[in-house]
This record gives sequence, C-alpha cells and structure tokens, in this order.
Amino acid sequence: MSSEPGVIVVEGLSKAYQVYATPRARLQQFVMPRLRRLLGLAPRDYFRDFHALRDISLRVGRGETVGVIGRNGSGKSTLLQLICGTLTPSAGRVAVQGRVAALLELGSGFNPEFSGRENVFLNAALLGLSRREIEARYDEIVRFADIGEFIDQPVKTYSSGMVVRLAFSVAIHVGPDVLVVDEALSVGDTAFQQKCLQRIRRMQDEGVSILLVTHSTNTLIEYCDRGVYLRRGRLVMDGPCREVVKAYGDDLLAEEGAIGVIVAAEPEPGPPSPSPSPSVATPADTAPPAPPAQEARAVLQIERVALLGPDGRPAAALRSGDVLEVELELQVFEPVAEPCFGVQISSTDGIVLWSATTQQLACALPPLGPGRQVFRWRLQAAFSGNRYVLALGAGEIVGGEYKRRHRLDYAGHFDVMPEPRSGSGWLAPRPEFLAAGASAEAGHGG
Ligand SMILES: Nc1ncnc2c1ncn2[C@@H]1O[C@H](COP(=O)(O)OP(=O)(O)OP(=O)(O)O)[C@@H](O)[C@H]1O
Repeated sequence: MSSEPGVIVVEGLSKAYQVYATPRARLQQFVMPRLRRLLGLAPRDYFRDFHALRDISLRVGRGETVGVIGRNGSGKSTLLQLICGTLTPSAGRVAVQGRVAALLELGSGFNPEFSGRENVFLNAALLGLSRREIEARYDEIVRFADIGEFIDQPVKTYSSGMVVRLAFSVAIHVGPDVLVVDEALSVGDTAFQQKCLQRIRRMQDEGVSILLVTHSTNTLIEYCDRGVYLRRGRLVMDGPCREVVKAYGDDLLAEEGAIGVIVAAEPEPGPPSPSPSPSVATPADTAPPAPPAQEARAVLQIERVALLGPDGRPAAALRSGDVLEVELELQVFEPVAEPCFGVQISSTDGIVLWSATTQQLACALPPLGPGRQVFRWRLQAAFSGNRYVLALGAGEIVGGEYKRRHRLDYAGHFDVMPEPRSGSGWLAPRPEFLAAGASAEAGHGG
C-alpha cells in the first residue's frame, strides 16, 4: 500500500462473525463454557467463525469518491459499518479523519418513536453540531427532505422512501468531511435519486470524501474516481472504474454459467392470477422448475433459454454479422389471447443498447393455450467485438399495450469476436474513410 495520507485508511481489516448451526448451539455456547469451567473441563466452542471480510486494505483521499461493488454477501455493508465504527473489527485497523455522515442500514440512525424534527436534532447533535448550528440549518434540511407534514409525525409512520429522504438530508447538511452511503439511494424515487446525485457532485467539488456502495455499474462509472471490487470478503481489485466494472461483469457472467442459463426472476403480476410466484433458477440442460403453486399462478413463465449460433448449435462466441437465435421455452399457465415478447441487448455494465417487442416489430402472433411452447428470436449480430448480455420478456397485449408477465434480466450472454482492422465499442457501422477531394471553390480561393 502507498504511503499517501488518506481521509479513510483501512489496513489489514478482517471481520469474523460467530455462526451457530442451531439456536440450541447458541444456548449451549452461553451455558456450557461456564459449566465446563466449573467442572474443571477445558472449554469448547459451539460456533464456527464466518469471515465476512478478510485482510482488506484501502485508502480514500481528500475529495475522492470511491465506489464499492460486489455481489450480495460479498462484505460491502460490513466494510462500511467497520469504517463508520458501528462494528468492531476482528483484526486490522480503520482510521477516519473528520466528521463522518453515514447512510447505512435504512433509518438505522433514527429513533422510530421520535418525530422527524426530533430525529433531525438528535442525529445532527450526535454528529457534533450545536443546537444553534442545527437550528440555522433546520429549514434547509426539511426543504431538501420534502416530506411535508410528516416531519412532525413519529418516524415509525414513514415510508422507507421518506426515511431515506430525511436521513440523506441530515447527512448532507451537517457539513461532513466524509460521506458514507450504503445503497440507500436505491430506495428513493428516481427524482429524489437525481437530486441526491446532484448534491453528491456538489460535495465532490467541495472536497468531501465519499465512499459509496452501489450495485449500479453506471453510478460507479459516472460518479466515482475509483472502484473497489469485493468478492467473498476479499478485495480483488482497487482501480479505475471501467476496469473494476469489467472484472465484476466477467465474474458475474462466469459465475452465472455459460450460454443458456436462466437466473431466478419474478413473474410480473397480471390478471387473472392474483399473486405471482417466483420462478426457480435452472440451468438450461436440467429439468425445468415445478409450475408455480396453484393458488399463486403466473400467466406464463420463461423456463429455458438457449443461444444458438449460425449453425443452429449452442454458441458463446459469434462473428460480427452472424445470425444469432435466442430460443426460449415458455410454460403457459393461462390462455393468452394476444401474446407479446420482448428482447433487450445490454453491455456488461448495464447500458441498454437495443430493445424491441414483437408488438413494436408488428409481428402478429396467434393466441397461446396452456402448455409448453418454444419460440425463437432471430437476430443479426451486427455489433463490434464485445460482450453482450440478453434480457427477455414475455407477456400479452392488453388494451393495445404490452403487459409483461415474466422477465429474465439475465437470459444469457454472448461474445462477438473483434475483427481485424475494425473499431471498438458496440456498434459496427462498417466505416470507411474517403478522401472526397478538395472543393474547386476553395482551391481557387473563392
Ligand atoms: N451478524 C452477522 N452474523 C453472521 N453473518 C453475518 C452477519 N452480518 C453479515 N453476515 C454475513 O457476512 C457476509 C457479508 O455481509 P454484508 O451484509 O457485508 O454483504 P453485502 O456485500 O453488503 O451484501 P448485500 O449486497 O446483500 O447488502 C454475508 O455472508 C452475511 O450473511
């Protein structure tokens, strides 16, 4: 690690949780060691250590914004909590300079019995502001949170969005040196998220150091100076955002499996089924999931996807311009009068490159009866050398509009091999560069 000073310095940080196999083991751990000691026997443990974080070192400099990315359970929240001091490390050290404002677990800093107003004063005081300082900022805090009359109601009556609005507003108005945000923004509505991100930009300009956990690779690339990638409690990469996003995307795709793997997805609600049940994740070549329970039926469900190359065989790599077929097997639970299918192609960092529905493409499809059916999207891979991620949807036209009943956010991916003497990126506009000749007028000086 470099010897540069940091506003946040983390060195050799580890956190182990004690995990009990059963509630009984927890009770045994409470009682038995004392008993064994009384009996003169050597104590033994009834738990095992689970390492949520292992040997993490990183620095965040003044005015720097660092984004932390990783799959669920990779240790992101644990890292943030250790940095904020709400958890104690099992090994290593954390040093943070200045006032730290944190948005950790939703509303974790609020007392639910107190009103919003009382919580503002309580929170800001805990962050070191005097009563006079809080009074001077109070109106601005309330204006930014924009939760109306709720400010005088107990926080336990707030929606999760309101809690985030107030918590974020307090955090940004206490004049922090360090802002730590754990995915909290994803709870707010889009307009509020934008307002927060604009404020984050302003804080960056003011030299606040920011540590941000995000699942959005776009937010990482757009707002962070550096990315930190955690995988199963270990820091596997600390570097430029695009490289971190690429490594994360590669791992994600590798772990989800090769072509034809279906990830779990929620069928979307639709009449006549009252409440849909989640589908089961199944690799393409294993048995399909059992149909949803009778009382919680979905209209239809995509159960298998395969990506086929120009020869009709499963393919993971294509040449630019090849024809690609995306085969999907559908389980239809209820008759569908006007079926409709959607397809979306994205980059590995989640940017939608193209999407379409059969309705947009004016493909009139016959009604579907209950049972299994197989369909194919035929597409041309008119793309540059890169990796592409597919999402699929299926549903029906109701009142002239596409109502999606099931979506697979990840329905597979494919690589288009880079061609010699071509550009890079996503599009393949088949460029040529021509010398079109000098204009006669210019040549004669007008
Ligand atoms: N109190 C606890 N006792 C035991 N294990 C825990 C405890 N808190 C967290 N863990 C485990 O530690 C690991 C890391 O959890 P953490 O919440 O830090 O991950 P994360 O990357 O923030 O996940 P997510 O993206 O889902 O929020 C997980 O496997 C989690 O189950």
